Amino acid sequence: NKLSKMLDFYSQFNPSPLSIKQFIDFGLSACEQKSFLFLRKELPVRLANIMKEIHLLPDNLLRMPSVALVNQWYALSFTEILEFEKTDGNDSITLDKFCKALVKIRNRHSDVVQTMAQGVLELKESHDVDSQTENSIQYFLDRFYMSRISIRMLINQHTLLFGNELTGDPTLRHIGCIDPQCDVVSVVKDAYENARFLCDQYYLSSPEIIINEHNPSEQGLPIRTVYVPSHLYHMLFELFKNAMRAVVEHHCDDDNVPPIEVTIVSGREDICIKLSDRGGGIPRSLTDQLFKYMYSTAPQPSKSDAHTVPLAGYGYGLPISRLYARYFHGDLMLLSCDGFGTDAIIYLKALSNDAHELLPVFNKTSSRHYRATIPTGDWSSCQSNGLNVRQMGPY
Ligand SMILES: N#Cc1c[nH]c2ncccc12
Repeated sequence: NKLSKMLDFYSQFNPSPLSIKQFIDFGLSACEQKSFLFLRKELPVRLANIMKEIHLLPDNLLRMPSVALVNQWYALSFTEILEFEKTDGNDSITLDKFCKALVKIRNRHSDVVQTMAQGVLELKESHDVDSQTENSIQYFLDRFYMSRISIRMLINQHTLLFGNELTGDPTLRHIGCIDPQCDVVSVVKDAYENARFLCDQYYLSSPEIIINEHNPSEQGLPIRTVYVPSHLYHMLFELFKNAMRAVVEHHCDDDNVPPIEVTIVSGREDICIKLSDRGGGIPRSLTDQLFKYMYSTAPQPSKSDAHTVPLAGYGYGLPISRLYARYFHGDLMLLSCDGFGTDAIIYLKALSNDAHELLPVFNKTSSRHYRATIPTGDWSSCQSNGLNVRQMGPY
């Protein structure tokens, strides 16, 4: 039908990654029509690329009611943007209608993360999930949520720059949702204070914070970078919640708990934000699980016992925080010492023209990930064939 023809057409194009510098330069020149002409092509390209991938999902997931609902949202949003295909955006009526359409789409998709998690839960509760299916789901959701982060970034930039939304930036320094002089320590303090408030409410105790900055190129000056403060806040808030839960639960019978030490370093290529806690750490085997969507999907606590919602644990906070870090070619890693504590590190690109969007591309390579190909082991391990095979030898 017409929709699948349009999907085939637009999914042929690769999404065009923008660097933070391009977002800034574009925002400073701020021409609404140019933005309209770019988005009316780029948004359908990004939507079509990920929609084609949704259709490659294992059938038993695709049939889950929640996944079918998300699919309908994407199809509807895709067709709504295509209505602007023939207009050239040189009149304010069209531009205004485009902004309103973007806001409508953004609102329609506001619950996609929870709805997909519900779909994974429906699958877990109705089928046995083999490791191939779990790997396909992990691969898909990382790409699906990264695509969603990128589409919402484009929509937010256009509606903040040209829509009549209150920018909410008192200094008018922000370019859309980007702060060209984002003070890293101030975002760290915001995230800490809010996580601490929740921790105090739940545990009646919370760790102090010690912050050290190392800014070799600008001795003594606060470390600033061009970044999206809301993305940085999202990552830090998640890490502080998990660190505080670990510290308080590990020292449950101590009066005062050890502080969380935050080290911020501005290097030539990377800006690092390290949160070191003495929360007892986690074994290496479990660290990977924290980034697994299937593992972190558990029945949501019912609304009635909402006060017992754990500070961390359920939900996709960690895997999605890592996607925010990777979105502009940074990363987020957990390095734990089982029995002592955990270092959680956020890496950001120091230079804005190195910070390009990292976008999933739908092609033969990505499609191959969904075909059942259980990789044959090429490293010996004692579990592989049950026999007492020799561990990986020197030869
Ligand atoms: N994110 C994060 C964490 C930071 N510290 C932690 N300790 C135990 C388990 C998870 C974490």
